[in-house]
Amino acid sequence: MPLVAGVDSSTQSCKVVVRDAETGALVRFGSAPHPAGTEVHPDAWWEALTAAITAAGGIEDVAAISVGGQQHGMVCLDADGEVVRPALLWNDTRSAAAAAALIKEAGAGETAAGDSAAGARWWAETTGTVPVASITATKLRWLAENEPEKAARTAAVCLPHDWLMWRLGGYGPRSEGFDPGLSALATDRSDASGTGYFSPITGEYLPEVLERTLGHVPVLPRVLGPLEAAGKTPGGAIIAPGAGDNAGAGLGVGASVGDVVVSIGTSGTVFAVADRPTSDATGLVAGFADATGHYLPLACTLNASRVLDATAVLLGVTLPELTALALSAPIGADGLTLVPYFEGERTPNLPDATGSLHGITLRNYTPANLARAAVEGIVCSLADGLAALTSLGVAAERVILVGGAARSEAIQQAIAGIFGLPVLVPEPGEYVADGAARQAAGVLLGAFPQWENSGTTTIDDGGSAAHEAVLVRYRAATATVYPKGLQ
Ligand SMILES: Nc1ncnc2c1ncn2[C@@H]1O[C@H](COP(=O)(O)OP(=O)(O)O)[C@@H](O)[C@H]1O
Ligand SMILES: O=C(CO)[C@@H](O)[C@H](O)COP(=O)(O)O
Repeated sequence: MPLVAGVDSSTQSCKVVVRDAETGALVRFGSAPHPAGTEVHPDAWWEALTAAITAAGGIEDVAAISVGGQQHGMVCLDADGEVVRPALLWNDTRSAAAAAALIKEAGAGETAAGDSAAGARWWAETTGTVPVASITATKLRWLAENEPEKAARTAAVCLPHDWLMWRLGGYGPRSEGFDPGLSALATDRSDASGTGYFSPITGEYLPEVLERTLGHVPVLPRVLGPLEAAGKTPGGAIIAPGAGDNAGAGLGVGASVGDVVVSIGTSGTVFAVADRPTSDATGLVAGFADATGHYLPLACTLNASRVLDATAVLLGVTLPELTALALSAPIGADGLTLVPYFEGERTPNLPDATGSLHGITLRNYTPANLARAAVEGIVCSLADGLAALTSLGVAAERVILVGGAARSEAIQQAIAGIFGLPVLVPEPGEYVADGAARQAAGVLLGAFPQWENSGTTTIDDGGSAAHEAVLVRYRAATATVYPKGLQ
């Protein structure tokens, strides 16, 4: 019974599962927290990974390991393998102006200064995605404009999962005695597709985008095939190609065409496995790749589980108590509507937005209604993401719900009601880490193993007029505050 390890290095924490490669049975688990903030030194991820591996009983007996990681984070290395500056994460919005400029410039030719609509089409057709502040290329432009000496020192650019795999392979900064071999950096198609300088259709990097953003073409990680090994750990375990965390979750739940996966963690994501690439010039849907050779059209919000965390703190309750409060309020929270743009928003692209509460009366202003409005606000923002996906012809027959907040029955019921689709809730678990473990087993055994997800419950209430009214009121509230609507 060979063992494999799967890692989820996500925004808030690092989780490690050790599973039986053939049966998928969970053998051990460990986790460790990440620091808060949208700018994090990669060393903090390495410390959390080593702590999580220790908590999971080590990897000495593991035959293969794979890392799934938060997407888009900009990790810059110099020629000695030193981290040039703390990584800017996917939820750091300082490069919003750079994103807008890059879109406009790509439309040069329409007008001398560039045209945003033509530019958006170029990005959507060339990279699959119209850049917003989350996308790595915009962070490189921000670096070149604001820290030019650090941009010039940057010899290689990689993503969180790429950097962790490199460290697992025994590489690292020369100053700490490691081999800084930058040519050993590797990634996979799913994570490369979120950089803005890679085409998921051709599978090639786009050096012209790097010239236009960073000002030069650095060393980039080799893009591995779905079951191609990146190398070995010093202990001899095979290192699988890894994946972006959403593609990892897709693997972990065994999503196939017709399934929509909703993940509610720091980010809220709605995505589907598709056999064709998408190209959405409105920018609502990112045309990413998945970890199996297919595509992963995805809408991602900046405001998801942390809105629940903040509301729980405000109300002085635990998360399970927040769920109980939300469930005690009627559908629609007696008319209270929360627009959850607490950290600005990515989908729609409103980086400077703030949250707002609508429809307050003396009668409805209660803790229970506020808890329910927080849940419904998060779910409605994801319903807009689903609508954007289906408008591109993506099939949506059922929803598979994962992420930390999938534990909340209030979230589960609101998704079922507002989406009007059957919702499958696998038993609480770490599905990104599980997907990574499944990929590690695939590399070890030569094919993805079929592992069963046990304990899935299904909620199928067919939606309701009351839930439809919640979405109508939510859309009216967002239109009041942001009259330009979805941008
Ligand atoms: N019982 C619960 N009810 C609602 N939310 C929960 C519950 N348990 C955990 N969470 C949420 O899970 C989130 C972390 O989810 P996770 O998917 O691990 O995040 P990330 O992948 O962004 O690091 C926390 O912000 C917390 O709000
Ligand atoms: O930016 C995206 C997807 O485009 C996010 O989904 C990140 O990949 C972070 O995910 P979590 O750590 O919040 O799950």
